Amino acid sequence: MSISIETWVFGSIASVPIITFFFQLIGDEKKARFQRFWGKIFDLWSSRKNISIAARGYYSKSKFILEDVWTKSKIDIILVFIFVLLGRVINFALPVCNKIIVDEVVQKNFCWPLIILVFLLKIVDTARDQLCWRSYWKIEKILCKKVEKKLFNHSHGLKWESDSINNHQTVKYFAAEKHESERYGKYVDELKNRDFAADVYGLKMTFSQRSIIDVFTSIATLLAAYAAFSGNDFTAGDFILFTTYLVQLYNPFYNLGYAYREFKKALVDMKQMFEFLDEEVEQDDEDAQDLPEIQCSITFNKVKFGYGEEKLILDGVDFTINAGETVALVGPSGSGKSTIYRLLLRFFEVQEGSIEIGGMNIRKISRKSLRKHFGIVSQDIELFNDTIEYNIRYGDLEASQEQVEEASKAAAIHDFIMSHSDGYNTQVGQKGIKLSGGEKQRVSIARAILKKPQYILLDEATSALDNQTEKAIQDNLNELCKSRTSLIIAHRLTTVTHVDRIFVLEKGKIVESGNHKELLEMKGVYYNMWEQHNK
Ligand SMILES: Nc1ncnc2c1ncn2[C@@H]1O[C@H](COP(=O)(O)OP(=O)(O)OP(=O)(O)O)[C@@H](O)[C@H]1O
Repeated sequence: MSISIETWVFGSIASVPIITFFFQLIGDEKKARFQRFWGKIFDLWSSRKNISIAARGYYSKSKFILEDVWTKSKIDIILVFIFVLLGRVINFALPVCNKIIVDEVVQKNFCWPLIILVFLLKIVDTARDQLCWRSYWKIEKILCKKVEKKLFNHSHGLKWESDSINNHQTVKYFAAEKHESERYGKYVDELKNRDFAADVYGLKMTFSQRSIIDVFTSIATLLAAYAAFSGNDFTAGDFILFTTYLVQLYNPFYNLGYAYREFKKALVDMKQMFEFLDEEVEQDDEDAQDLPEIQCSITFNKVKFGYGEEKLILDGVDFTINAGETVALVGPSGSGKSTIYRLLLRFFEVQEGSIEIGGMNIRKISRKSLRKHFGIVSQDIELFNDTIEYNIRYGDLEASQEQVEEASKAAAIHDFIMSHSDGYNTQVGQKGIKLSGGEKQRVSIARAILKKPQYILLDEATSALDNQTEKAIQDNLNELCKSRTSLIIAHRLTTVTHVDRIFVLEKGKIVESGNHKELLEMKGVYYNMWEQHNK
């Protein structure tokens, strides 16, 4: 019986879908037993629907990224396809050349041009491979940059509650390193166990797939060898051609288990990425406007607000700060003073009532323009792990060196900076850990001064300073507030006796207002606070 080379090649190609189809026909029970035995080799097939639904969902979500990547790297994408195609052509041609060389050599013919052709094909293939990776990495760079930027920007748009807390200092204060290490150890164990189980499962699957492939390629090789041996048209060159194609054909199947695992892992990563991207971000109304560049009044109209459902923190807060006026807000701890500035900057939205700037509801003002016009010095100061200069310059990235130094002098931090050998290039450490509380506060005051905002919010701005330093910068702070609409949140009543008006917040309401003298004369809540303060 004479079997042509084409029959062998096409027979081998056809065997893969035929075998797959055959196992789909056998009964469920047998299939289940087979699956257990061969490490769920059909997992890919049976979960194809879920995978394709997930993949389609992720495709539609990431379409905007893919479209952008296509626009920016069209040429490289086309080049990758061309290079891959060229690779396939060379892969097809090389075994044919080898077959001819073997047949010619067997016949004692010196076929040097063909050998040189094989050499040239290999050189072209190597160059093709290099260029293909080059284009691929260019696409990958654009894709990763786009995704990473998207995630980074998204994390900045997240609402206030997604904040992360860095507790490493607390762990040290309570000498709880051992406890934390054990807790972390348990978590790592759990993770590693899961990883191990997944790896074992993957190994089983790869083993089953490779075993099947090895059996089929061995049988096919055996039959081809027999065909050559039995003296029909099957030459030594045909045999080499057939076995090379067989290896090339089965190679992708050989790595199917690995590819499948990687694909599933990529789907899990994508799921996590899209869950993160689905988290609610701050969104302005479509008709949101920019805050006008002129000084305006700030009005709270019967504002009600609570962080949760159960408790109202602000229960109908009503006040107006006139344009250019400096007002202080005082009240017991936890009465909601900082909440007022968080609402004013739209980190949270009021539940009832409204906040207006110059008669415009702040819901209709874009958050970016709103925050741009406020200079804030708060009790929780966040500094970047960079130089002092970078942290001050953050108030105005375009500011000149002189302007940075002027702002530092006004915040009484210039001399301290110059006492370091690195001067303005001194590193502040993680979250400004190398600076004292008071120094951090002065850096943030310099930053606010440099910003030259229309409105000022000071939330316990000098709480971490000693009396002497506080006096040194108090005049500058007063100067900063003087020409601007300003709200000062204060614990120490002595720091706000000079302001135009003081509002007293208690139990969610403004219970008293007036200047320092007027409030003392009322002999009410403020008077009692003042008495308490001066004891
Ligand atoms: N993000 C939040 N989620 C839930 N409750 C919060 C949140 N922030 C503050 N609170 C609660 O709201 C109330 C008011 O807090 P706020 O920080 O406005 O008070 P405060 O008057 O500025 O206090 P202090 O003078 O101590 O700084 C407190 O009872 C506080 O526990």
